Amino acid sequence: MSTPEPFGARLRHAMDTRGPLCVGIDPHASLLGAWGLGDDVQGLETFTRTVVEALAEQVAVFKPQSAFFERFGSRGVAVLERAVADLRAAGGLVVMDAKRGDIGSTMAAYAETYLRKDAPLFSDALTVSPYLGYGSLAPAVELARENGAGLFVLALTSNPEGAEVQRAVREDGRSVGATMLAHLAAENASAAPMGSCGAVVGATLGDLSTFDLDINGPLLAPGIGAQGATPADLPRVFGAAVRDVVPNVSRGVLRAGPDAGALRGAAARFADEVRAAVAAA
Ligand SMILES: O=c1ccn([C@@H]2O[C@H](COP(=O)(O)O)[C@@H](O)[C@H]2O)c(=O)[nH]1
Repeated sequence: MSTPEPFGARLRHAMDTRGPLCVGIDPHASLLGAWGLGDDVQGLETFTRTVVEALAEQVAVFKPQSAFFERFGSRGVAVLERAVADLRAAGGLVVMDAKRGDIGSTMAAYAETYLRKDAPLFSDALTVSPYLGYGSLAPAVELARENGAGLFVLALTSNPEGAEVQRAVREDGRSVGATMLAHLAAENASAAPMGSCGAVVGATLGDLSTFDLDINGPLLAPGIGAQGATPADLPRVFGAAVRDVVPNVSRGVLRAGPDAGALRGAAARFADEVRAAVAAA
């Protein structure tokens, strides 16, 4: 059996060839309404198919937000399964935003759900929460590695409430968020062109120069668009690590729909702005 190409290498290639953007697929009820769709499974299906058909061949990375599919039960999850398969078939990388985290034995089942090669929801990467202890993520780290998939571990999230946990200072003087970044740097040591264990670090957080963001892995950066950050903020927030940033925009792109050309235009404009900001850094 051949060894699968690691997620970190596939991600670097996708961003080099398709551009530096992750588009989030977040079918909010308000967006379904704005697109003239019902807040029901049919509306969810049409919304998702429109985004996939418009962007699957243009954008490097997609981040479906599982919650917006799960709220419709098994029929919503079926829409998600189909979207994942279609996006991947068109060459897009899928980061499943499900933020899973539990004790190790249960984490192993979450890992099976998203990171086992033949699972219906197999994704190129999964967002995970380390707040039951970084070590509890071990089954996911292991299965991701085995199948050429990646993880994005919540380190410094884009929401203001995250600080009370992530900036809390441990007995060794290091913050919890910095500790997660250090775990990821160890995980990715010696990987080339970069490791497959990424961090979620919000683009909304201002200057992060007190954190060591050099984890030799990708930094998934939500917060651009609806949450107020802009591509121009990226160099100030991420410093030298800006080249490893995967900026996510969800509502900022999706609000341009349902017209496919307008969706493509919005994604292309964000990608151009990110490129310009990174080049100037
Ligand atoms: O720290 C985090 C982690 C995840 N998210 C998710 O990203 C998108 C952001 O959507 P926008 O519409 O671009 O604001 C959404 O799915 C969040 O759950 C985040 O925002 N911050």
